Amino acid sequence: MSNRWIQPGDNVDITNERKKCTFDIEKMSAFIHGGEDKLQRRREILEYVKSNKSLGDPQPIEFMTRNERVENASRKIVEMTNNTDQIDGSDFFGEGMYYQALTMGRDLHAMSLHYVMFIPTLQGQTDDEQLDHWLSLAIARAIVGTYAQTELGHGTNLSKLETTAHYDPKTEEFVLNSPTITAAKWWPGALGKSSNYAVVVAQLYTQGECKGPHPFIVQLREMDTHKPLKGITLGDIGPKLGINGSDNGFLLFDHVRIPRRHMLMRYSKVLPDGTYIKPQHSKLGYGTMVFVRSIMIKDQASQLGAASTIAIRYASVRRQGEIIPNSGEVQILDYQTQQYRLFPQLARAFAFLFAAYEIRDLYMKVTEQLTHGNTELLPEIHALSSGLKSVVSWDTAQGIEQCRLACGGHGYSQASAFPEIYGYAVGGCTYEGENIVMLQQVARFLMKAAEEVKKGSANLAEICAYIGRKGEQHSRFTSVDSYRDEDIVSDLEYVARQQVFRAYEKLRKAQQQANSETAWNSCSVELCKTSRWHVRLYLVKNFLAKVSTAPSDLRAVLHDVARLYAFDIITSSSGNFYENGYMREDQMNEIREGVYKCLHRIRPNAVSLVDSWDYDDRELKSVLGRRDGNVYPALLEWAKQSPLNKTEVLPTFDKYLGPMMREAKSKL
Ligand SMILES: CCCCCCCC/C=C\CCCCCCCC(=O)SCCNC(=O)CCNC(=O)[C@H](O)C(C)(C)COP(=O)(O)OP(=O)(O)OC[C@H]1O[C@@H](n2cnc3c(N)ncnc32)[C@H](O)[C@@H]1OP(=O)(O)O
Ligand SMILES: Cc1cc2nc3c(=O)[nH]c(=O)nc-3n(C[C@H](O)[C@H](O)[C@H](O)COP(=O)(O)OP(=O)(O)OC[C@H]3O[C@@H](n4cnc5c(N)ncnc54)[C@H](O)[C@@H]3O)c2cc1C
Repeated sequence: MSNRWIQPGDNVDITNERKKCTFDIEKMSAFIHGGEDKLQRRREILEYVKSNKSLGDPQPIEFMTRNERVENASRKIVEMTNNTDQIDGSDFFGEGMYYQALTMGRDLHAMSLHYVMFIPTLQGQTDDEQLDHWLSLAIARAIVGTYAQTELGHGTNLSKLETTAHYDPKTEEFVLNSPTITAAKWWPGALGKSSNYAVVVAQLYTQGECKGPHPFIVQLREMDTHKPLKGITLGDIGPKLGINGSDNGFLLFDHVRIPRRHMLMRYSKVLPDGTYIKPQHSKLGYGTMVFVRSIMIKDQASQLGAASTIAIRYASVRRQGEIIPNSGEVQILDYQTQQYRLFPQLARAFAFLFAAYEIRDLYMKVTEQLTHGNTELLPEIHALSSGLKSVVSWDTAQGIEQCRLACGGHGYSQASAFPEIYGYAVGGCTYEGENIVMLQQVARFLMKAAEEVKKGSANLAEICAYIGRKGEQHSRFTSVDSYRDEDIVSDLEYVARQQVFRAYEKLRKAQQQANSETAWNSCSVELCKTSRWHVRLYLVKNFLAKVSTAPSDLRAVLHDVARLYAFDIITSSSGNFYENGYMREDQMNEIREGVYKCLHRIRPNAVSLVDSWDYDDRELKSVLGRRDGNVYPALLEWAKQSPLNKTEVLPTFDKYLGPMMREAKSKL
């Protein structure tokens, strides 16, 4: 079979790995990316990005100062968006995200919030007239916007945001104000220096009543000079763990007046006389967050996929130690411990990517329904996107760290790209709703389902139908080879269901002794566990189902990966499966053996599996993960670019170390 990943001059070990591959990599890439046409488009976009030198970095960004990074990112995003005709703009999830990943890397930039939240908010929250006015300006890039919701004092608890928007019917204006320091908007991406507009979420007051947080479009800076408008104080919040090409910012209002029609009025309205018209569903104003939570799943999967690619390729070229004495040093990928560390991360990346496709489809369905005023699926997508966001971002962050550690010392160098990947991805545990908080949103949904079941209703959404099923009392399989997909699912369902009712009963008891919020808090650890099991079950079910739709010659290898994902979950929480004698020790031992079998079977295809994700070096930006495996000369080249190496002797030498040594020597 021809293999486009093999080229002359490549490292011998990585080439041998590729020669061992037992499946058609191109076919696998097409399956992973949603079809041959999608794969073809990726290649065309890559070709374009490589051919346009202005989309590149003059030096690795790791060697740049923060100011240089911000400037470099701004330059590239303008060039990138000057050339959006290179992509199908309607395919944000596929072409848009790929084009931006190739060009911008993992640093974010002056327009990330413009595309990820500002434009989607205009699309989702404006009425037709407002949409006509604002969307064309935003798409043409005549204005650059961000999404300013979080404040210094509150990010999670939106009901306590302090920025106010008081309606004044005399002038038909809203007055925006930050009454306290903690009301300062804090965190919005590209707010500090780049954006001149923002969607600002503020507490709406009209006719003397507070109507809760609502979105407003607000001009922040003068169009020509880019200076802050009167009454507006804003700036950058300083360096962060990651995304330092982005100027996350702060913003304070001092009685700033905006026209009534700057309130986004698709769902809620304020009439000229101040009459408030409430939305059909109270959480429709939160729609942009649901959108971002949905696209985040794919983004996180790509980060974990990239980390796995880097670590697995590197483990195939790194030789250290011997398994059999005097028979030569082995590739570190041959150590079972290394496989146990890395392959589950790759399996997770697959599971998350396949879930991302599902949530994308569900999001599109919900959006379509909303255009007809149907809010039926809103609770379901809220629960699923919140749950996936939490489990996926957590596992991704842990997975990236495992990959980094598995590369030994070189994993600690920024040449590996792990610090960038981790710094970027781990933000996802916090933004768009802190993970623990979002898990509790899922738990509310699950507790309602449990209540339905207790009341004898069979009317559950498909996603939580397992809660109402009776299920088996014992796991049935005898050997791991006869452990069928449906057995795996039903065993996970058992544990997820047990956990739902454990939390439900605990909550019910607590509610008899305390008010409902205190009771909830006293059960919240169990409630979060419930949500996690629900999401893991969803991920496993979805992964296995997806594999069954793969071309037949890919199924065996993908099935090993999917089983590894499931077995890893089961064996790392074995206690849950022993409860009530549901699973026996010999069965758990079989699954444990199943893990080792999967590792062994995946081993010869490991490099080809990560190649199938189709990351170009341009996207990975990692010396350790290079396609050609020629890591050592590349590391030396990378180090030579360090700004410290511009001169043989640093000027500071003559200031500090030089005099110290000279003085010490003179005294000897
Ligand atoms: C070309 C470029 C391409 C680029 C592509 C790259 C891709 C890159 C991807 C990514 C880069 C991203 C870069 C960073 C972006 C970061 C941005 C931000 O972070 S913006 C701030 C986010 N802030 C939060 O998320 C706050 C979290 N808090 C909340 O959402 C709420 O406060 C919450 C859910 C915790 C509670 O809501 P309540 O305060 O209104 O509480 P109550 O009034 O009690 O309502 C609860 C009821 O409402 C439902 N609910 C809540 N939210 C809902 C929703 N969204 N939809 C439906 N129902 C909802 C609940 O299920 C519950 O329902 P029941 O009572 O149980 O029936
Ligand atoms: C990289 C990055 C980019 C961001 N970009 C934007 C942006 O563009 N626009 C914007 O508006 N915001 C943005 N944010 C802000 C982000 O959305 C908030 O930080 C996030 O919603 C969490 O809110 P918080 O910071 O108030 O955390 P807190 O709510 O203060 O969380 C602190 C701790 O308290 C716990 N906690 C809080 N409430 C509860 C509860 N009810 N029950 C149990 N535990 C609880 C949390 O679990 C957590 O452990 C960004 C943040 C980051 C890190």
